[in-house]
This record gives sequence, structure tokens and C-alpha cells, in this order.
Amino acid sequence: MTRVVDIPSSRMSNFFRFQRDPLGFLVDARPLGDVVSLRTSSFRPTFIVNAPDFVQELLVHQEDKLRKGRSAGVLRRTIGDGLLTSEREPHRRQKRYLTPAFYKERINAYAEIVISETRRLADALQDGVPVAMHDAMMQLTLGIIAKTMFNTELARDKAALAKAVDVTIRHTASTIFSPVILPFGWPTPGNRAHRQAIRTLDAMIYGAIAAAKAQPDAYADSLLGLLLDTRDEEGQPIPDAEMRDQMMTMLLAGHETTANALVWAWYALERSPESAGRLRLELDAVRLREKETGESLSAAGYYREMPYARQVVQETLRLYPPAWAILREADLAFDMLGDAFPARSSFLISPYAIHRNDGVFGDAEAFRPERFADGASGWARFAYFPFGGGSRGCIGSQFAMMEAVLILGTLAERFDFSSEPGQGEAEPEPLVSLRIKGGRMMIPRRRSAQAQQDEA
Ligand code: HEM
Repeated sequence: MTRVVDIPSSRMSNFFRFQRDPLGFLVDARPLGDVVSLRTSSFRPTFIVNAPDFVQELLVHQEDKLRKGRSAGVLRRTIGDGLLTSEREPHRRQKRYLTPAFYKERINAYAEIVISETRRLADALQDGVPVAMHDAMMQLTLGIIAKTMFNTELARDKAALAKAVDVTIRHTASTIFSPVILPFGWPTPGNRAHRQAIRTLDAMIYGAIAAAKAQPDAYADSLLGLLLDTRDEEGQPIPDAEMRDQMMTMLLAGHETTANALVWAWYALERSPESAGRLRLELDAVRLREKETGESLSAAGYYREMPYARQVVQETLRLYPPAWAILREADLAFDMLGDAFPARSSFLISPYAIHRNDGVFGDAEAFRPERFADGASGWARFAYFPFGGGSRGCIGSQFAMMEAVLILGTLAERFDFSSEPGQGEAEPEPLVSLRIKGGRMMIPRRRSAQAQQDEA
């Protein structure tokens, strides 16, 4: 029996609903069936994939039949042919030379940078002075990605680069889901602003490449150093343009996602005082043990000591997965789990919708980090997949987990954050990654000051 069902609503109403509220549309489509056909044209039949076993087919078992297609085409305007957008053999080749940048010992070294950059932010926060949390997390993770991957300090240009990233993301998101994609060469205001933003980011990237070539030893432990040392089968170095594409890819794929997850985590913790309390207990216990033993933990050691903080991040990635949609296209007709899919089929897989399945998670809308106390092993493999999967799964997943947990721990140790009054419930905004619409103004309260108050 087929597991593909037709969506009951008309093509026109689906189109408008998706444009207006993509997340609502996908959440409503999940209970309709394992795979939902949008009954679009036979030229580009489109399916929403809801069942974990079909997700596994697309991302793992049959991935050789699928491409990223149109979405990668739009991203390519900014990041070129880097790991996120390349396909087939170029992708395999790139993955081979990039993977060592994410080995465990490298991630442990990056962890020290994460903590020192986060402490810098903590030192700059003032008790009771509201902070634009989205901007603060974006600039923090941007600084971290530049320092860990390119050994580059962004102190001076951080705000300008963050602005350029924002322009790029907004324009890319509006293009990916637009029914008509205008050529990038056309001088529309959006294209012009986007091209200017790319020039700003390119200046930083090419500056870093030139600095690394002049002083390679200083960059040996960064991704940039790795790129400089890489040789192909003929012994040729990677061309500057390819290095640029990989760096732009890491810059964009590697900081907005983590920053958005963190803003959601602060928001969720504020609304779940029990979880925030448990997190504080864990953090205080770690520091107490350090005092008692007289040994201070390395950053990697600190990470290991915070299982509850990890659960908080995992649960945040369940409810608010930054990669809210994963897209695939098939060139040729193929079969999946007994159903036939025609040539040029498009597939939309939404971790956001799939992660909200009550049947799997029980009270799925509730923020309950404890669900992850035993890992994520109780569920079907692709019931929970914030980092995708298969050969196109996130290369930075371990780095991102470590980074998010260390930022959360380092800041929560010193501050409680609460939303500035009058903002109401956070509304998700699905751009390239899932944001809080309009950001979130939050008020940091220094914990020691609060404890003093409590004592008084
Ligand atoms: C919470 C943070 C993050 C989330 C939720 C996330 C999520 C994802 C997902 C779902 C994919 C697969 C997309 C697809 O299949 O189409 C992906 C791919 C990728 N991610 Fe991440 N990511 C995060 C952080 C990072 C970081 C920190 C880096 C780099 C330092 C990174 C670099 C990449 C790259 C290069 C790819 C493409 C991999 C490939 O195609 O081989 N990501 N990410």
C-alpha cells in the first residue's frame, strides 16, 4: 500500500499559506501522512517527507540519487562551491581535505578559544543593562568562527561583518523560497546590497588568506593553515578562489546556526525556571569541585562536566532546529520503500515539524531537557536530526555542540537573563536558519549580586 498521500487543499492555497507561514504549513502537514504530495506540476512534483524511515532513505540510503539542486544554486551566489553546495566527486574530495579540521584534538583546542571569547562578552555585559541577544550571540559566534577557523581577530570590523552577514542571509532566504529567482546580475536593490555585503566579507577572507601566506606557521593550527597545506593528486595547492569558498562556507554555515540556537536556549530557559535552576546547580557544582580539588578544568574538561547543559542544547535543537528545512531533488525516477517517485521530484524535510511529533516525544511542545538524559537513543534514527545525516550531514556538529554548551555554561554561571518586558511570546522566523523574529532584548542580572540580594 502506498504511503504517499495527496494534500487535500488546493495548489493555490498551499502556495500562499507556505509563503505566509512556512512553519505552520509544515507542522499541519506532518499528521497528514508519511509523505505528503503537494500535487504540484508534473514538471516539478514536490513532496513533504514526514516519516523518519523516508528521511533516512533520502539522506542516507539513496543519497547518491539526490542533489541539493535549486537551494544550493541560490547559496552558491554567496559561498561559491564550498562543502555545503558542491555535489558528487568535488564534494567527496573537499570533505576528505576538510575533515581533519574537525578532529577531536582540534575541537578541544577550539574549546579554549570559545571560553576566552565568551568571557570577553561576559566582562562587557553590565548588570541590568538590556542587551540585544541576537546581535550579541551573532557577534560572539562570528568572532569564534573567525578565530578558530582562520586564526583571525575581528575586534575592529565585527559589527560591519555581522551586518554584511545579516544582509546576505536575508536576501538568500527570500530568494530560496521565492517562486521566481531573478538573475543575480540584475541591479535590483536587494541584489546590489547583497553584492556589497559579499565584497565586505570577501575583503576579510582574502585579507586572512594573504596574512596566512605571509606567515604560514602562525596559522598552522587553523582550518586556513590546513587549506594552505593541502595538495591535490598532482601536488598542486588549492586555488585561492576555492579556499575563499570554503572559508565563506564555514563562516556562514558555522555561526548563524549556533547563534540562533543560543538565543532560543536563553528564551526557553527563561520560560522554564526549573530547567534554569537545574542548569545553575550543575554549573555551581562544577566550580565547587574545582575549588575542592584545587585543579582548574580545561575547556574540554568543563564541557564533559556539564551533561545537563548538553541536554538543554539538545532540547533547544529539537524545538527550534536552526536548519528548519532540508531540501533534496532527484534527477531521475526512483523507488523508495515501495513507492515510486517521478523524475525531477523535490523533497522538503523539516526537522522543525518532525521534532514536534507527540507520538514520538510525548508533550512535544514542552521544553524538557531531561528527555535527553539517556542520549537520543530511544527514538527512530531520523525522529531527531538537527544536524541532518548521511554524507551531507553537518561537518561542524561536534564543534557546534561543544561551542553552544560552553557559551551557555560560561554565561549562565555569571548571569541570569530575562526578557525586557513588553515583547510577548517569541515568534519563529524561518530564514536560512530559524531565528526569533525581531531578535530578543534581554536583561542580564549578575548572579553574585542576586545572591547577595537574596542573603540580605
Ligand atoms: C547548531 C548549529 C548547527 C546546526 C543546527 C547545523 C545544521 C546543519 C545541517 C542540518 C546540515 C545538513 C544540510 C543538508 O543536508 O542539506 C549542515 C551542513 C553543514 N554544516 Fe552545519 N550546523 C550547525 C553548525 C555548524 C558549524 C559550527 C559548522 C562549521 C564550523 C557547520 C558547517 C556545516 C557545513 C560545511 C555543512 C555542509 C556539509 C556537507 O554537505 O558535507 N555547521 N549543518
